Amino acid sequence: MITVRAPATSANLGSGFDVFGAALDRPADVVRVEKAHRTTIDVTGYGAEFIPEDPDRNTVGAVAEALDAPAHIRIDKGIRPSSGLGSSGASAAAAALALNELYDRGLSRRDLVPIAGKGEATVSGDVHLDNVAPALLGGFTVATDRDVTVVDADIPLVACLPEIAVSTRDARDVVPAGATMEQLIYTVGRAATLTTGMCRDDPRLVGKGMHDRLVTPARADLIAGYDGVREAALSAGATGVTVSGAGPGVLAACYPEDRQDIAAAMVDGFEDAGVDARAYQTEIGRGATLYPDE
Ligand SMILES: Nc1ncnc2c1ncn2[C@@H]1O[C@H](COP(=O)(O)OP(=O)(O)OP(=O)(O)O)[C@@H](O)[C@H]1O
Ligand SMILES: N[C@@H](CCO)C(=O)O
Repeated sequence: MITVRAPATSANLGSGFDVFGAALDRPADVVRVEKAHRTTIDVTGYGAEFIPEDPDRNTVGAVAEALDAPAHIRIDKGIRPSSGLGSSGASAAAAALALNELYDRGLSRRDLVPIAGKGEATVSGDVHLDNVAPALLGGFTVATDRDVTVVDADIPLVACLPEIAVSTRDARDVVPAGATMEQLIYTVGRAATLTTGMCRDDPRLVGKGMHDRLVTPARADLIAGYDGVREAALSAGATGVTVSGAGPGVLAACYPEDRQDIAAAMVDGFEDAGVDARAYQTEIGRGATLYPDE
């Protein structure tokens, strides 16, 4: 049996829609695989009741098919589905790494990124690699149509998850169809600032570069209490706040000494809007971990 732990991830980081992603130190999914004649899936853990076990509808099914690697796949969810924390992508990334090892396919982690992306496409409607790339490779990732660049950044983060669900498919429907030149210039400036901050391990630049006027405002409307939570996090010292992935998770960048206060302020902010929430005090972390022959 092969076991893989794949981390939660936060996609977009505001200014990098469908391109930027970051691996979070926690939470994570754990996937175990054993060879079988046909693929079967068992799901347990956080939000398991909302996840289909049919291989045609679970992200790991498409991965097993793409690798021609039928298996009994057990998924222990640590990442709630429809969270904006890369729940569906974490399972897909873990399955890709585990099945590659189980069947000795010899593919590199980079080779596995588009294969895990096929799993993501089954639930979100189209391929985007900004969750599966950091889940496999770790760090801060820039995924383009050509390749993936990785920066092993050291940035403290808070990911706050409210008890509401937003599906990626629905959140993609509210993304504006186009942008003005002024909006493009603004976005490029912020994205470049964020990337510079990641390369310098500078939470101030990262936070500044998270601001986005294009996709995030449309999605914020789907998250009850978002504006209050954002203000509360900034008042508690966050250097930047944005919607995590497609939401409803909210991500804050910060200095380590402010992380605890920011986590409490974000949970309180959701509570003020009548929404229960939990906060993960985390940081940019490593990619999926393989535990062979357990
Ligand atoms: N292995 C899986 N893990 C989690 N969700 C899955 C899985 N397989 C299928 N799904 C389905 O995918 C949907 C959740 O994926 P979605 O992309 O909406 O959320 P997310 O991965 O938490 O968010 P984001 O990609 O914005 O970070 C749910 O409908 C869920 O049932
Ligand atoms: N880039 C994707 C990530 C969510 O899976 C989106 O925001 O729709």
